Amino acid sequence: MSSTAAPAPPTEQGRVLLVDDEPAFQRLGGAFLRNLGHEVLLAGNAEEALAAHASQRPELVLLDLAMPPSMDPEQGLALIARFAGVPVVVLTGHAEHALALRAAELGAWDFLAKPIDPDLLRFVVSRALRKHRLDAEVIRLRQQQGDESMGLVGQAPSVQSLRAMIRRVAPTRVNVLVLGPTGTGKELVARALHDHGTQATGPFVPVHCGALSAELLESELFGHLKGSFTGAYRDQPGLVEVARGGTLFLDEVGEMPPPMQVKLLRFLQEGQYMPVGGRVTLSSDVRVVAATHRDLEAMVRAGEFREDLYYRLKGVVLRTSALAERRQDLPLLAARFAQWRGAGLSASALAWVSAREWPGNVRELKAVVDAASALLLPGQRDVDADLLSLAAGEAPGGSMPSATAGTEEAEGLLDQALTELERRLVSEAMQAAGGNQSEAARRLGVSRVGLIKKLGRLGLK
Ligand SMILES: Nc1ncnc2c1ncn2[C@@H]1O[C@H](COP(=O)(O)OP(=O)(O)OP(=O)(O)O)[C@@H](O)[C@H]1O
Repeated sequence: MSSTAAPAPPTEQGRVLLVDDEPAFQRLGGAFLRNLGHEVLLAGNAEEALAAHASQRPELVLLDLAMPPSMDPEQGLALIARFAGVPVVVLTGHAEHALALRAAELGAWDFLAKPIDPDLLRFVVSRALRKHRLDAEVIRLRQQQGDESMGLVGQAPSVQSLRAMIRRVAPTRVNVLVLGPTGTGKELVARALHDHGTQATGPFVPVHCGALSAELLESELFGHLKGSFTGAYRDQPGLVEVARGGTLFLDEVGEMPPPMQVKLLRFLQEGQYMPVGGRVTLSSDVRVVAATHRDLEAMVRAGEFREDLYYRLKGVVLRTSALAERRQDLPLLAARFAQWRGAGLSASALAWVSAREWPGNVRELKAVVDAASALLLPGQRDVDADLLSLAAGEAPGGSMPSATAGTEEAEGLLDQALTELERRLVSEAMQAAGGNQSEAARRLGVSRVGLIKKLGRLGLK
């Protein structure tokens, strides 16, 4: 490799792990990268590479796919997932496009064909380092926003204490079981645990345990070797491997077929598993968060779910609640979903939302508000009750006359919804102002005396 004379653009510098078995390439590539100001770590095989990754935390991996002892690029491909949270640039032979594409499918950030063009190498390395830093910065900012909603909108006491629990549990490695009715945000809780945990730079990998047969689920979770069943044309790493260094989210774990429950238990106890068709036990380090809307304890009593697995999963139990138990959050949730779609909600819309039952919980509410927002005509900004009932598949004004016809009941509901909104806005302003009433009044655009009256009326004193 030789450097060209073109003026070098400024490069992002960082700690780069170069994984290649050719001493000449290690020497030349290493020297070239060092000259650009990077710190270079060298590894000649998979074992050395993983050790360097674990102990020296590189910010970028340059990985040659064919390495000893097997020189089989499949082994190199399987390595990609093991550098969780770090961009991997794959080094391939000249005409190995198919391999490069597979590497990209498996999470490689980019690829370079050998012999390597030094300008391209400089550019790709700099860009990958920048990406890594931006990712880390996004995560840091997300974690820093301590009183941010963590994606979980709601001010009901149950939601507030859920957020507090997530903050406490996220930095630990304890297994978490999320219980609650369907559509109440269990997956959001799992994501929040991931985003606020130590494994946030690793992947978040959801698996729906009820959607697959026991055999397919086993192959999906633990991977399989080429030829282990009809259609297994190549080795396929399992999701426990893909999630290495991150979070494996087992959704609807109550639906997991019994034969898989035993295998999952082993993995949870020992961190070890055997791919389908494999003879060697592998290990992977992931945080496991499981969720279900079913009554797992009752399932244990009925012999439908293994008791030992249940106790393994429920390191800490977090519960999400049905909307029926936190109706005060309805206006806030609806307003936020509309806002995310660039829309507003009219007073009649807030009353409509507050008056209705939501058996499908937040998922149903979000779907209706999203659909109504999409139905807005150009120039129309606010979603109203008629649009919502249309989006919900009801005759406009038909099923909810009380919410739209201006009866006493509707006015009562409207007042209730508006009071809820006012309470939220005032308490958010007080919080943002650190309890300083003058500052909170300024933020709300009211006088200090006005604010004090509101605090009294809303019971926020
Ligand atoms: N508190 C919340 N704030 C904002 N969005 C929410 C909230 N709760 C749920 N959602 C939204 O509702 C939808 C359903 O949430 P999610 O998939 O997390 O529910 P779930 O409890 O895992 O459902 P299921 O049991 O059916 O898998 C998603 O679009 C999610 O973003």
